[in-house]
Amino acid sequence: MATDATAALAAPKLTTLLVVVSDGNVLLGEKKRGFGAGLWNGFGGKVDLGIDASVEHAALRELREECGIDALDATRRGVLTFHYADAPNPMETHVFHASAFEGTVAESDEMRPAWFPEDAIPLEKMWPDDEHWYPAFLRGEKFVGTFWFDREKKITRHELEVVETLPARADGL
Ligand SMILES: Nc1nc2c([nH]c(=O)n2[C@H]2C[C@H](O)[C@@H](COP(=O)(O)OP(=O)(O)OP(=O)(O)O)O2)c(=O)[nH]1
Repeated sequence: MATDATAALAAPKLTTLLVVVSDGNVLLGEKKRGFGAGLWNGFGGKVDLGIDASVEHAALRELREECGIDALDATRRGVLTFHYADAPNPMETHVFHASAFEGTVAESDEMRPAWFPEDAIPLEKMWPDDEHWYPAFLRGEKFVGTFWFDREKKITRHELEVVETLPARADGL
């Protein structure tokens, strides 16, 4: 059985989240299945070290797979660590911003996309941490945060810091 000490050492699961903001509107998708089904979110998923040369590569791949477009100016803007009461490993999510893209936004098996005005994103139907970091994200800031969730996926504690420079990953991803 994992103790607190071994859980703290467990390697985080690497994931991405890419949010396109264009002309004052935010592109989100309603997740149709799996983890976070029913919630609106940016596009992303697990980094696949077999095919992704970098976290950014994974972010662009997931965006293309989930809503059919290619981001042209993706920049990493945040690193969020999520601790779930019922998961042994934390999740490390790299948040990207893009404003320019090629292609036509299309629904996929995983996501139903829609545009929302920046001041009217559906926070009540999004992950509960999102209300904490979206304001910094939309202001153009960089941020690092950690969120702890109970079994009902409610936040029990959080830390969020706006930073000048995001921490580099030791493995260069
Ligand atoms: N905004 C936000 N996004 C989150 C939170 N937690 C969380 O996993 N996500 C994002 C990160 C990823 O983009 C996505 C989870 O990845 P996923 O399970 O869909 O990964 P995947 O697409 O590779 O999954 P699959 O093909 O194996 O079903 O949800 C959160 O608290 N807030």
